[in-house]
Amino acid sequence: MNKEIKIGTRESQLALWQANKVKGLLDAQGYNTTLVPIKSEGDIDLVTPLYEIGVQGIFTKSLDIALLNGRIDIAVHSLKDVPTQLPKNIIQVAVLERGPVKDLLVYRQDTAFLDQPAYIANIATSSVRRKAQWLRKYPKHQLHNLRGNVNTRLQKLAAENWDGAIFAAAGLERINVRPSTSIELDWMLPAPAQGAVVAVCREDDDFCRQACAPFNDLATALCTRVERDFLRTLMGGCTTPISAYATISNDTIHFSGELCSIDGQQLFTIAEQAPLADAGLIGKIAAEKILAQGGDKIVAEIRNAIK
Ligand SMILES: NCc1[nH]cc(CCC(=O)O)c1CC(=O)O
Repeated sequence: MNKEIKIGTRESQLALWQANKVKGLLDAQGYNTTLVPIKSEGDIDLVTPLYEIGVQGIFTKSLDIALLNGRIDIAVHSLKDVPTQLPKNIIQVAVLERGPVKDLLVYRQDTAFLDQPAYIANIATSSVRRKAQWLRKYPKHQLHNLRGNVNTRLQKLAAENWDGAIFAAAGLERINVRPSTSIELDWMLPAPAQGAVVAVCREDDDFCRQACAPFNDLATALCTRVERDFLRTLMGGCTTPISAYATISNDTIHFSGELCSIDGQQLFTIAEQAPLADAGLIGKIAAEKILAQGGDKIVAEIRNAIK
């Protein structure tokens, strides 16, 4: 038990919270752990929207490299930031029990503008998914880019004259910075795997695989796998207007998925359910149905737009 496990993490407050959560779970089993904060390229350029940077896995790349060259033994990520295809020799070892899943609108004054069709609100988000979903519901609104970690985004929102900005509830609530001026966007289907934290390690590292196995939450692992199968089958990217959410009740998996054009004009939705025993395929099946119904044309448009 004395061998040290080095846990790599990005340096943002949210990333540190998530890595400390994994550290606590390992420490509780008697393992000897240390946190190793590592700069991520996704955190260095805070201006360019991610879809323009065009690199897959910009938040995970530096940690992948540190893992493969042995500087760290485990990397902790928000699962929604992890490309659907992991690098060779890196495997997912544990998904923690899911936290809050939904997106929130943090607003400046109040939300009355949401009910005033003629008002052209200014809303900030750099996520292509959130932009597309927002424009679908509020086609007249003006969208603005807002990059950075949760804390810097909140600061920018306070400094600008926007009506609101969109955040993942998980990001704000975990580090206790959710403002009272916020509402849950119950109509907005979240990103695949939103609200889930994952630990990855080297495939041949039996010590870490054994250490992490006890805190792999089977329900979260299954639901996020289905959501990511849907994403992978449609697109394979991480900055796309694709939403997916799966839940389990009464031994049944319930899946909802969406593919939206970037301008919000076209939307494909799908809902599937299956007995848990057959859950393995439903993300892929749902995606194939959307592609067959004409979603393939939107996928081609998106690929061109974000290249
Ligand atoms: N894209 C950045 C990112 N990656 C994970 C989270 C929050 C945690 C989560 O959604 O699981 C956030 C912030 C956000 O989307 O507002």
